[in-house]
Amino acid sequence: MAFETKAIIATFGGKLLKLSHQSTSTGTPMAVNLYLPPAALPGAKVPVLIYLSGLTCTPENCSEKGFFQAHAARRGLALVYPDTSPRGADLPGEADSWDFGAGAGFYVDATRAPWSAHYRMETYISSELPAALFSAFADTLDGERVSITGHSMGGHGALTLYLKNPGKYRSVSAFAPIANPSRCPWGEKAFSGYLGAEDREEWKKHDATELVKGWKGGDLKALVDVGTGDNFYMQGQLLPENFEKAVKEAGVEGLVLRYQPDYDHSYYFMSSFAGDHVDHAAKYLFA
Ligand SMILES: N[C@@H](CCC(=O)N[C@@H](CS)C(=O)NCC(=O)O)C(=O)O
Repeated sequence: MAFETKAIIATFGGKLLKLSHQSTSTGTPMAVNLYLPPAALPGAKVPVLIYLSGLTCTPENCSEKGFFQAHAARRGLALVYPDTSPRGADLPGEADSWDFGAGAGFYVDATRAPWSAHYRMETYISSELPAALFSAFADTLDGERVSITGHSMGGHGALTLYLKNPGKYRSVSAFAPIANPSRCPWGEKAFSGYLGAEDREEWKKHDATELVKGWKGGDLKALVDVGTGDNFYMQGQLLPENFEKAVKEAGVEGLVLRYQPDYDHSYYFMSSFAGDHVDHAAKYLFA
């Protein structure tokens, strides 16, 4: 499906394109921002880093204050900033809470009505959106070289999509990810609503800490940062220790998990380490 270009903004020598398209996965229009670095000249394909945002976000939050564009321009890679849920599906209760429904799609395909009709963010992010972008920007984006990153709910999305699809992404990274959603209040609420409260075995298929136990993709190529001053970390919403323990027990190599002293959950944290995460992706995208 074709993209409508809502705006083109010059930034760090490249262009940020604010796009919209009709999604067959969600049955709604979807907004997405695409950053093309200065290296994206006609005929010169650049690799792609997908950034999945956290709860309440739209494509704008990270575009405006994540500082990823500065580093993507330096390294010559494109950035894709998708939305965090369908918008305008008009389901009952969709906008009632900030951690479920609109702005909180959790990057899963809902199996429970009414959400299952529209909340199909896993299919949208892992299949439909990249296919649409690589078709519309065939001369510019290299669909063979893709990495994924994300923040909080988007960190959960990045880790789980990476673990579910060995080989689809060259590397993964995450900022303050919800690393064991089956065992934290945010995840329990979202999975109960989208997947059903009774079948917790089903939840494990969408939980990075559970998925990594069955990982057969070799070296993990994963960078994770968590701030020690992050309220949501302190409240037990993120549980990176559980993920690290599962990685170790599974005998999986290649996780770099860093605790950054005093950093909180905000974009002050992401913007501080955006360069490290772009460099991490670039290491594998240009290998
Ligand atoms: N309810 C608060 C907390 C939610 C929150 O911290 N969301 C994170 C992602 S989990 C975020 O990126 N918020 C938007 C921002 O900081 O720009 C809010 O609406 O901001």
